[in-house]
Amino acid sequence: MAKPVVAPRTRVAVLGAGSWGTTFAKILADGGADVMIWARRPELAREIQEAKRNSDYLPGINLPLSLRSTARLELALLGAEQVFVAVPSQSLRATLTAAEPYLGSEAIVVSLMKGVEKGTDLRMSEVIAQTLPIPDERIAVVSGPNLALEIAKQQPTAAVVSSTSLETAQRVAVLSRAPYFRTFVNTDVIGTEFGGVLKNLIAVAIGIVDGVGYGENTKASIITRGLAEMTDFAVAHGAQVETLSGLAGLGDLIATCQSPLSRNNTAGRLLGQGFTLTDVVKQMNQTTEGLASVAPVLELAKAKGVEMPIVEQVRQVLDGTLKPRDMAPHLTTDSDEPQGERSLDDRSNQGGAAVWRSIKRAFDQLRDGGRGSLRD
Ligand SMILES: NC(=O)C1=CN([C@@H]2O[C@H](COP(=O)(O)OP(=O)(O)OC[C@H]3O[C@@H](n4cnc5c(N)ncnc54)[C@H](OP(=O)(O)O)[C@@H]3O)[C@@H](O)[C@H]2O)C=CC1
Ligand SMILES: O=C(CO)COP(=O)(O)O
Repeated sequence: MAKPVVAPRTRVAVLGAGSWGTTFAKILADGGADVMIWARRPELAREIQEAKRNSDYLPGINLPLSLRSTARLELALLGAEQVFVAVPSQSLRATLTAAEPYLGSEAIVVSLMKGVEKGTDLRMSEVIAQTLPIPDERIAVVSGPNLALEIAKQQPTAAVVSSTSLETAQRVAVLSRAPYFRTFVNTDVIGTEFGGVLKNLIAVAIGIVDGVGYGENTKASIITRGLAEMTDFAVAHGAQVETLSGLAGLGDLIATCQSPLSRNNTAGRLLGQGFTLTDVVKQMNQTTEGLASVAPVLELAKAKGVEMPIVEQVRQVLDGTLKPRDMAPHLTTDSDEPQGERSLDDRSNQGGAAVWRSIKRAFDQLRDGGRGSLRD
């Protein structure tokens, strides 16, 4: 009798064996992919390969038996159809430059990162496009309310996979699924990436007021005004407004602002308790993207004439020019006139107009028969 044909598992690589890279490798392996994770330190690669543990970043978590690890980039990338990258944003360019010679000619490259490159102000997908000889259609990003340790414990959550090519987003989304991890797709790469970058900055602000001892009113005001700030910024850069109210915007904002697991939130809390930025950086032994993103985000905001009073206050606290207890959601304004809260009637502001356009588009889509179920 002929043996049943077993479909070969898709080979994928994950570059970066910190908390998110390792957790994402687990998602991919639990979803059935053949995963090789690259750790830059051979001793960590050995621990993952042999003990199926990553005690530095995910203590107490058992990794899938099928997950393999190496400290050699060429082995990690050999035959990989999809390459997921989870290193600190400021080291992406160097990591990709080292990886390029071993990258398959048809490979899809996926950013799992939530930062902006200092100096160039580029998003991670833009750094990928600039560094590697691959078309935009083979670049994707993943973002959402995804605190690594919760997911490593298999607590259910969801994320968005975004690419300018819907087909690429779907290919990545299908592979990046596990019983506890649901993926949706969209083609709004700008909104999906900026959602992840900007919520980090609002989470630092929340941490600061938490550290000062302010309560829930202050935090709710900052979260709400922060979402308006995020939306204005992202829309001014070409994002779709609905992306910011989806998993990669509001969803991630809620998770990061509420959780003590968030490094950005934790760094803010230390600042609010009176530690200097230098002390905080010394204490944080994991990647805290928000601290590096403040300057590039404010530069990008200025270029588009977008006001970001909360992010500006975060910058001042980091610089030591604003006392944490003076950080507030009142949004300093030169005018003594009370400002209108953004609303659909306030068409003069970009967020309001964008919300209005989005609602109209939603009605148009309903009339046209709705959207695909995979869409965020
Ligand atoms: N943790 C989370 O919950 C989530 C994180 N993210 C994003 O994922 C990205 C990575 O974060 P995360 O995994 O948490 O960070 P971690 O600090 O946990 O891990 C960073 C990883 O990158 C490696 N690394 C550090 N510096 C360099 C360098 N210069 N060159 C190459 N590799 C380097 C580290 O290696 P070594 O151990 O040798 O130092 C480690 O493997 C960030 O952009 C973050 O915003 C997104 C969603 C969730
Ligand atoms: O992006 C995250 C959750 O979605 C992780 O947030 P932190 O980087 O603040 O830990």
